[in-house]
Amino acid sequence: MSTTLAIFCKVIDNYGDIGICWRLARQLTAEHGVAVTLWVDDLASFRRICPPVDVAAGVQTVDGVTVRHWQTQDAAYAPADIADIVIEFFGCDIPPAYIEAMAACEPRPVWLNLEGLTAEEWVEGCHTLPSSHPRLPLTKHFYFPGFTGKTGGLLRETGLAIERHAFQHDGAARGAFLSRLGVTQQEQQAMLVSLFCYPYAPAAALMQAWQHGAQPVACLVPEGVAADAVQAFFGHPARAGDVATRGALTVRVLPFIPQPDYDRLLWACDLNFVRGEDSWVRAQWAGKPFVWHIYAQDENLHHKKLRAFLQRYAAAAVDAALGDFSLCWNGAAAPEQQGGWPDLWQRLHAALPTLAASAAAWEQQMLAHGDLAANLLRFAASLR
Ligand SMILES: Cc1cn([C@H]2C[C@H](O)[C@@H](COP(=O)(O)OP(=O)(O)O[C@H]3O[C@@H](C)[C@H](O)[C@@H](O)[C@H]3O)O2)c(=O)[nH]c1=O
Repeated sequence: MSTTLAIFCKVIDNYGDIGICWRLARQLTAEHGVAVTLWVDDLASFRRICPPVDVAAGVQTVDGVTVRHWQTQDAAYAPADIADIVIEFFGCDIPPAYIEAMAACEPRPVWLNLEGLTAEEWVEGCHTLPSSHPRLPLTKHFYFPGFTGKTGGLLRETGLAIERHAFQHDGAARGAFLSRLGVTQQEQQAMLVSLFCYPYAPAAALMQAWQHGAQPVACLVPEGVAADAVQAFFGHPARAGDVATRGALTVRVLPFIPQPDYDRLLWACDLNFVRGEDSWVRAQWAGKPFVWHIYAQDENLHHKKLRAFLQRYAAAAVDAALGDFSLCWNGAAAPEQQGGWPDLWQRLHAALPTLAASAAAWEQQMLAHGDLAANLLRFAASLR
């Protein structure tokens, strides 16, 4: 009988929470033969990254994963309902009766709290730490993704390198994919940039720099992203399919695309702007230069996290251009003190070939730590 595993996912906002849980669920099912149940409280957000999801279904099977709409904390559970491995994503509170039923199981399930990704050093000390339940005979372990061998590593499918390599070495496949998104031949031949960021990114200033720059840039932006900057560029609110050119810059608004297509978009572009957690990791697997817009936290805690990542990544990339650009993009440095956006862009643009080469080196370095799904299963097995 295959191992059973439950993932509890509460969508706090946006798409990263379900994006990560869905990716993990699919991989555990497809590559490890685990029988996964994904409990998720927001099917509408799920459907945006995975169109086959039926938002009205209490239970459904998608890509071999049992998806359950997690609607209440008050449902009843018996030990027979409990999975061998229970993952709560990001400390979401799983239903009290589920926890009681976990305690009644023999043997008791492995209970993991899967945490968010950060490059800070402290995660190495907290990764796999146990926490005893105050009342029940249960222990929960913290599990941290990360960038070193003392963490759980990063989510990455086994077949990803082959799939990406085939796509990136097949000009016709790239062309057909981009054409399907409406991207014209002319745009495909420009410097192709994907733009995914939070609303507070200085996207309008960057677009100005692109518009007045020497290099033709085609910027592909999902509908609703950088909405103010895109509206200012178009002169009206823009919808999927809208396209406009001013100076050297063409902006094309894309629909929100399914998760596997988003990967292909990252593979197809020359430079990717990504955000949050999941798209950030996917950009690291695209073999292309990228700029990360980090999710903002109180007291600028995110600037510390950004610097911790840049210290690892941009040090490997041996280029200050990415570091300076990233700090300004995230409001952690003043663009005026770096010569302004045209200068920041010129420097980043000049560094792109070096950054593309170091993206491959970084990927190899990360691969040495194994992948999060396999590492997590190995750790769970060591506890049973
Ligand atoms: C643009 C786009 C993204 N996606 C997917 C890729 C990712 O799985 C997902 C986006 O997730 P992220 O990149 O993580 O960014 P995000 O900002 O959407 O998500 C998260 O950021 C985390 C740091 C927070 O903890 C979360 O609460 C959440 O805000 O959406 C598509 O499937 N199609 C698309 O067209």
